[in-house]
Amino acid sequence: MPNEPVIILQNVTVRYRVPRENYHTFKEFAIRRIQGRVQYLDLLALQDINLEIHKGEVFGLIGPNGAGKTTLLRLIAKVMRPTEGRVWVKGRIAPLLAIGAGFHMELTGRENIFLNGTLLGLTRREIEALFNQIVDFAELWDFIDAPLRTYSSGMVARLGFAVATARMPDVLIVDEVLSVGDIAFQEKSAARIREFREAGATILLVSHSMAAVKKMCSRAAWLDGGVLRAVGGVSEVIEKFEKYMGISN
Ligand SMILES: Nc1ncnc2c1ncn2[C@@H]1O[C@H](COP(=O)(O)OP(=O)(O)OP(=O)(O)O)[C@@H](O)[C@H]1O
Repeated sequence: MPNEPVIILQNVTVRYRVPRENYHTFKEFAIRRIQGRVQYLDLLALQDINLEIHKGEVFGLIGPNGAGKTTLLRLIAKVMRPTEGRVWVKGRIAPLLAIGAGFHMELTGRENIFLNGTLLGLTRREIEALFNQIVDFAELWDFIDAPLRTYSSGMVARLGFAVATARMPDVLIVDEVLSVGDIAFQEKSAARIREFREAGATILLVSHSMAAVKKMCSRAAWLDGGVLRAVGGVSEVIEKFEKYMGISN
């Protein structure tokens, strides 16, 4: 079915409650809390968002720091729930959120593959079957029995990408991961994303690189201060964003 929706956000609002004052210790905060003297500030990270993403799309999410992009991805990855509204996602999701999330720095690469694979919903047997191709893809055979704290951030990113994409998900969420590895790895991961796309997966890409978004995405959304400013064809959305930001090419 063309344009079959796989992600639907309906009137989604996320409100974070942040203490108005800065407490130096948890004890100080707890005492104030018991006394009922903590004052909160409501921060609207997302405001009444309506968005539909279709099967097979590579969809880009753009916007300045603090725009609400990560919050939107967290909702779609089901890591958190909206304060108001509904989020509906069809199929298996592989989130590549914040490099290294779900990894344990004291454990080896090998142990982390099993830990991360389990978090992604794979069984031990499935991970064993995929193990060699994960390490091949990450190109980390020399380090696989070393603790992760000895890896560079690019190596951790490579391992994260290789585990999360070892089996094709229905929805792949990619948060800036492509800009972390070196050029060769960026090209390799972009090729894997293209393979998934050709096989019908839906990909959600967050990036500050307009070149990457233009190259990979068909449609995009521009978020700013928790508000959806534009949704549509990638060139048109980037043009509006750059014009607004005063960026000329
Ligand atoms: N756990 C939290 N508690 C309180 N406020 C938060 C929390 N997470 C995010 N925020 C706030 O919500 C707003 C949106 O943040 P978010 O991380 O979604 O932005 P972003 O577009 O991903 O930014 P960046 O490009 O810097 O990664 C920001 O103002 C941020 O300070």
